[in-house]
Amino acid sequence: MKRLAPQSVESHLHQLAQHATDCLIEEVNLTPKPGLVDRRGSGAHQDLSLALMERSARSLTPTFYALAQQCWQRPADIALRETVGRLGREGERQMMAATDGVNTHRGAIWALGLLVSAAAMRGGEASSDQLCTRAAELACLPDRHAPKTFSKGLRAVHRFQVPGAREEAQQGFPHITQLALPQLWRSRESGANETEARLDALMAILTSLSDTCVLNRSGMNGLLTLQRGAHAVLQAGGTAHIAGRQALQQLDSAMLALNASPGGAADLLAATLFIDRVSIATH
Ligand SMILES: CC(C)(COP(=O)(O)OP(=O)(O)OC[C@H]1O[C@@H](n2cnc3c(N)ncnc32)[C@H](O[C@H]2O[C@H](COP(=O)(O)OP(=O)(O)OP(=O)(O)O)[C@@H](O)[C@H]2O)[C@@H]1O)[C@@H](O)C(=O)NCCC(=O)NCCS
Ligand SMILES: Nc1ncnc2[nH]cnc12
Repeated sequence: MKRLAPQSVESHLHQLAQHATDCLIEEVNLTPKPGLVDRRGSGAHQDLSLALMERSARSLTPTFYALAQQCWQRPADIALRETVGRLGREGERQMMAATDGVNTHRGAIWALGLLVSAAAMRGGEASSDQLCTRAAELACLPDRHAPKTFSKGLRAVHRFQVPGAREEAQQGFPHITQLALPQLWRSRESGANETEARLDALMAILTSLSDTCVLNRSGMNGLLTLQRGAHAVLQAGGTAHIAGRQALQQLDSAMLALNASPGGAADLLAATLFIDRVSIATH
C-alpha cells in the first residue's frame, strides 16, 4: 500500500467526506426525478424540501470525515464495525438536529457511510468492485450496539419478503455495480449529457430495487408500477430521447398519484455518483 505523507492523508479524509456530501447534494438537485425532491419541488413529500435536503447533506460531512479517519487503512473487524455503527448513529442524531426531526437521509448515512469507510480502509485507492466488496464485508459484521427497534424498513422487508437496505449493502450494492454504474457509463458514451446519464442510472436502479419507502406507502402495486415505468424509460432509449423523457414524465405523474417516493433508490444514486468519483477507473 502506497504510504501517503501525513498532510495528504488529512486532505484525503477531507476529500472523501466532501465528495459524499457533494453527491447527496447533486442527487437531490438532479431533475426531474419521479416522486422525489428535486429542483421543481418536494415530489410526493409534505415534510421535505430541496433546502432541507441540502442542509441535511451538509450536516453529515463531519460524520463522513470521522468515518474516514477511523477506517483509514484498517481491516474489517468487529471493533471497526461497532465504531462505524456508533458514528453512523451519531450522524443520524446530527441529521435530525439539522432537519428539526425529519428523516431525510437515514438510509443515505448507511450506504454512503459504509462506502466512505470502505474507501478509507483501502487508503483511498480502490476500484468500484473493491469498494463495494469492502463495504459489504463491514455490513455483514455484527454490531451489538445497534438498536433493536423494529423500523419501517424492516416492516416492509418482512411483510413483502424482499431485501431492504441492509441486504443491499451486505450483498455489495448489486443495484450499483450491476445496474447503475454500467448504465451511467453507457449513457455517457452514447452522447447523453450528465443530467441524462444520471437520470438513466436512477432508472436502472428503479427497474428492480425493492425500495421499502415505496412499499410502505403504496404496497407492491406501487413498487411494480415504478419498476415497469422505469423500464419503459430505458426501453424508449433513455432520457436523452424525447420518448424516454415522455415516459419519465408519465412515471412522475404515476408516482405522485400513488403518493410514492423511492428514497432508497435516490440514496443509491448518490452512492453511485460517489463510487464513480472516488474509484479507480476500470471500464
Ligand atoms: C440499515 C439501516 C438503513 C436501517 O435500515 P432499515 O430498513 O431497518 O430502516 P429504515 O431506515 O426504515 O429504512 C431504510 C432506509 O434505507 C433506504 N432504502 C429503502 N429501501 C432500500 C433498498 N432496497 N436499498 C437501499 N436503501 C433502501 C430508505 O432511505 C431513504 O428514505 C428515507 C426518507 O424517505 P421517506 O419515505 O420520507 O421515509 P419516512 O420518513 O420513513 O416515510 P414517510 O413517513 O415520509 O412516509 C430516508 O431515510 C432516505 O435515506 C429507507 O428509509 C441503517 O439505518 C442502520 O441500521 N443504521 C444504524 C447505524 C449503522 O450501523 N450505521 C453504519 C453505517 S454509517
Ligand atoms: N431526492 C430525494 N427525495 C426524497 N427522498 C430522498 N432521499 C434521498 N434523496 C431523496
